[in-house]
Amino acid sequence: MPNSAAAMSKTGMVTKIHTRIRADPFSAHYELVGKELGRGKFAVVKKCIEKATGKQYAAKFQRKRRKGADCRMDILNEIAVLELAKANPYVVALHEVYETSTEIILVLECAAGGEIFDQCVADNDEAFTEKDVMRLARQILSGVAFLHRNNVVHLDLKPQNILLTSARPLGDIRIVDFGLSRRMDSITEVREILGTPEYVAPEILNYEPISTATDMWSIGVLTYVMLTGESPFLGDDKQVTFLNISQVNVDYSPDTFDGISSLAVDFIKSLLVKNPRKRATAEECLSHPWLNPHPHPHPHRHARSASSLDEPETSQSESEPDSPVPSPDLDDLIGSYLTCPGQGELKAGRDAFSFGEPPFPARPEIQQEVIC
Ligand SMILES: Nc1ncnc2c1ncn2[C@@H]1O[C@H](COP(=O)(O)OP(=O)(O)OP(=O)(O)O)[C@@H](O)[C@H]1O
Repeated sequence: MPNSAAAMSKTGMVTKIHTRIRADPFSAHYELVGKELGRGKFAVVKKCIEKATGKQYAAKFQRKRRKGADCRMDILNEIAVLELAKANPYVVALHEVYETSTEIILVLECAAGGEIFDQCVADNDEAFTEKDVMRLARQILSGVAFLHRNNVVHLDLKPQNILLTSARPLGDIRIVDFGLSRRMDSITEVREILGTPEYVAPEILNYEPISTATDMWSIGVLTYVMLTGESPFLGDDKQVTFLNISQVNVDYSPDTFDGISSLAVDFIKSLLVKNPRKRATAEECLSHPWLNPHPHPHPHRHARSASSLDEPETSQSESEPDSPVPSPDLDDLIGSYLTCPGQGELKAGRDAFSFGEPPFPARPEIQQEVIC
């Protein structure tokens, strides 16, 4: 089976992969065990045991045809990003890949603790403490900073895509679902941008260029949800949700943030900033006083706090002189258009979105919803 289509697609996807795609039967090497670990729109994820080693993995079965379109390249893009991120411990590890006539199966490290979503909506005694969130946020930021240094944006960061190695005791995080990820150094335009309504950044709604800052908005929403159990922008319907996002209508009241430190609120405020240029970067977040009780001695690496957001911006080279790969400047970034794969392009603007129903019922404050 061919596995090295060395092409950059028109959408900024990378489809050159190094992993051998196996054509022999998956079932000859793995036994499926237990119930499903989860499912998305086009994938089902099941626990399995590798027969040769007895080791446990998560097998993600992905349909190649979706809504009548061949989506093999999208899956190769996901594999390419997983390969690129394999050096980072907070990105789920890819073990093997199998292909059948209808599916591609990714054999992934199994994150047995499930989605952080479950603990975001849990009752008080099982919910995260602020200390838990600080540790998990550092790990998420470390993984995302790695992606951003390599000019990759995830574009679908949400509590359902941040998994735990174990739930009790609380383990470490693993970032999953790179199906929407894109390379930002592509010379071509990104034409398929999707996301989940509650977590999408204002620039996506405004049909403006996406960037690494787009992920940072989602991390702001994610942190808010992890600390409060509430989704900051969720309205009664999607129009209200979008209005809340575009007006950055966020409740920072002491009631909502009861018992949570003001540094945590300042951290979120540094991310839920409409102008992507003024949003904190992943590296800046890692230096924020909330996560960094012993401030970084480097004079150029001060955290951006919400209270400094109106100050003039320093350039990337001034603020992060020793960053291995500088993040791209927004002006250099790829223009983006909102489309649904396999359905052609949609017109710009909020009305262009079409959302399905949440795949399963959730607590009213937090819903899962998938675009297209
Ligand atoms: N490595 C893993 N270990 C354990 N569970 C996993 C793993 N990968 C995925 N899951 C579970 O399966 C769910 C669906 O996986 P994933 O998000 O990768 O699928 P998807 O079809 O790409 O999703 P979407 O439709 O949101 O794009 C996850 O939310 C998670 O609950």
